[in-house]
Amino acid sequence: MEEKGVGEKECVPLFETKEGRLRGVYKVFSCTIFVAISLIWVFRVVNMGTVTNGRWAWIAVFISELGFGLYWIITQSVRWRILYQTPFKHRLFHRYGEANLPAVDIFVCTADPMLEPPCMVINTILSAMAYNYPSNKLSVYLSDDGGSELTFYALLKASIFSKHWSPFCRRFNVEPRSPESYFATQNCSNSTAEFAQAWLFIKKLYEDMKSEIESAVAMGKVPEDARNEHRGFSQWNPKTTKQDHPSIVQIIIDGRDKSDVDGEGFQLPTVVYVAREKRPNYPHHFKAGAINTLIRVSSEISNAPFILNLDCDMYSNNADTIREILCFFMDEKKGHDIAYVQFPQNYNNITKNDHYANSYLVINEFELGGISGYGASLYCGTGCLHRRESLSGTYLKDYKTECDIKLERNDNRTIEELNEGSKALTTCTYEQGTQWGKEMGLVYGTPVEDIATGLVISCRGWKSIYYNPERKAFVGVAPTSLEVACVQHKRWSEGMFQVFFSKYCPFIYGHGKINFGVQMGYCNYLLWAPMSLPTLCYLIVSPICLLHGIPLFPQLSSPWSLAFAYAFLANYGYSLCEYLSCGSTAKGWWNLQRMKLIHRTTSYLFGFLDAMTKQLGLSQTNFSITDKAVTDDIQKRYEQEVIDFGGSPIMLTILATVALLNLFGLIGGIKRIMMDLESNSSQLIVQIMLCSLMVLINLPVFEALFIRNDKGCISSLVMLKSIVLAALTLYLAPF
Ligand SMILES: O=c1ccn([C@@H]2O[C@H](COP(=O)(O)OP(=O)(O)O[C@H]3O[C@H](CO)[C@@H](O)[C@H](O)[C@H]3O)[C@@H](O)[C@H]2O)c(=O)[nH]1
Ligand SMILES: [Mn+2]
Repeated sequence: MEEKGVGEKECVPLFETKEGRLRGVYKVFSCTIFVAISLIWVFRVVNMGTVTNGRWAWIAVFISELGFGLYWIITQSVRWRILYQTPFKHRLFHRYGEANLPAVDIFVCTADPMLEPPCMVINTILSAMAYNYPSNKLSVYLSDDGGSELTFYALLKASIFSKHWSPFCRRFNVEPRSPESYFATQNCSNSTAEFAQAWLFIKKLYEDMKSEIESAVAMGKVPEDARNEHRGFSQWNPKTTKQDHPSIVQIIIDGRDKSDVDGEGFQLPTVVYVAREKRPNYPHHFKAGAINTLIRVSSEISNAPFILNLDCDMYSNNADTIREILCFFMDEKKGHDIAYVQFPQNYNNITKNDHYANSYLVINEFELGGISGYGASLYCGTGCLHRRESLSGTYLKDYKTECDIKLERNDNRTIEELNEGSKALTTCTYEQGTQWGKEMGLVYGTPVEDIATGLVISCRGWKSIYYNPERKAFVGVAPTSLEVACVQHKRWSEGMFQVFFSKYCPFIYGHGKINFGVQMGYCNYLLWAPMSLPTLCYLIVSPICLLHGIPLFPQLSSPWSLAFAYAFLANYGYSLCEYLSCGSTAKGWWNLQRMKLIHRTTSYLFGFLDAMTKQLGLSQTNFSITDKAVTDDIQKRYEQEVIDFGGSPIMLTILATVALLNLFGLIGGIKRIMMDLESNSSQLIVQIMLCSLMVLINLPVFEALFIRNDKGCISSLVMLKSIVLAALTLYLAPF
């Protein structure tokens, strides 16, 4: 794969793009499903007039089916042309050599030392510092929205540890380079004495550092001696709180400083701690605000032409990733118009059957690659490398490649001067009256800043790439309880629906600027929230009608039932195959269907309602941070794949009520059929099947209601409320 000839050098591409197979077959297949869906709509309209009993239920179900069908159409574009990328990192190295590679700034964001333990944050930082890339070209910036001296303390400790860690990684070429996950997965048995000795030494260093940091976090304060040792702590005073403090910018390692070297005399990457100013009366725009601040601070300090963006839990799992990504940008033919390269989000704590459906297998393996079939990729907030220029509002047509590589760091000023110069860029008032958050940097106004920003960049003419390598590039922490998962999905669904309603609606904002397939691809996600309504409607109306003996579906002997059966079986059958082809289990797929239902009936419903109140100006955007710290009790249930039903009682009540409705409806329906109360009871078979499926998929809910009595079960108060609610709904329904 490596080439040496000079003539060859210029024409051999640095990456290759392949198309997914069998897409033609899929197109035909999806057309057949479309026919079935249309027939269902026709059935509803044609029979509308003949329905006497339960006309409203019929209309409600029809509207839901319209919703499902239209949404299904929107989800199709991402399956029509899927692209797979292969970068050739050796070619990059041969072509450019170490000296001519561009500099890269790495941004890591954290926001709360309790929800995001400092030890986790520094593991991400350490893995970023140890990239297999010339370290004088790397700068790592930590944005601490928690404004916490504990995080600062941890970063100081990590900067000292990195002097041993980086050389260890380089010398023995170890992976992954986050010490925590390295020591958790690799040991030193069966290796040379030299390695074993180094391993034991570095492990001890790491454990010592970790326990120092953890005990500081447990006490909630930095040890006195550490505080006296480093001047940096003087920036905190007893009045400093997360919401109210001045700017703090501190260069902890200055990459220019020849005395800041690792244990083997190599220069270390620059490391900078940034806590932007926070004042109660100034909006800080959450993560988008944090990243925009880092864009400015880094332009003052290192000004690298490329920016890698990581959440604090997303450590690097492959030391060669930067080299791989640069293959896309540095390719002479196709690289100049790429704005960013996005990696999938992967997690290292997924259980075998993924009971919270955290792994997004199908999205990662098919859908995101499918959007890139139209030349664009979603920006997912983490695991993404941007061209700096594309983040500053530049349109592709105005962009000159030369300015990129020329971006040089400001080398003359002292650390103090740089610190002070940067501070001025991180004040609350700096952005007032500027284009930051609108034309420049990440877009404000939504908790899914990433999605909106990616869309805006694509609409400025830039291309973007989705790259899903075999070896996971970034790995983070997935939610380990239902509550955390639901909080996260609520934020996503609400934020994305807000984008749909804002001026950034892909169909309007993107019209004429990006391919229609991309617009549909975006809406696949932006419409998560409203999809809660048809789902709820179906789940509520069908059992009520069953109980009252009102048929909603054609008789099994009627040809119309074929349309329903085909749409259902083809859709779910395909979805199962897609899921299995990603290498997971059938039970995992079943769990995914359950989580989809749970999200649609709770998280997305609340997301929808909150997006609406925001639209009406009744409330403001919020960002609830995903809790990444886990207690032992929760961790134990998580590992056993037992769902932890903690969380908001309203949410649990809805969840339990919907499950019970279907159970009661099913019992009532079966009774009806057995007693053959009506001549039409055979028309109820489809509803019986639907309710049975719902009861089956909700088995864990019933278990948590009636059988379990651990901390993660559903409380008896919620149980009572939902029984009463379900019974009332069933008997008082106006059908
Ligand atoms: O005011 C804030 C809030 C959050 N963060 C950081 O943003 C990151 C993402 O937050 P997290 O709570 O982990 O949210 P997730 O739902 O896991 O994040 C996904 O979804 C977000 C959009 O909702 C994207 O910003 C993230 O990149 C993406 O990983 C974390 O590193 C936080 O520290 C801040 O810096 N400031
Ligand atoms: Mn996260």
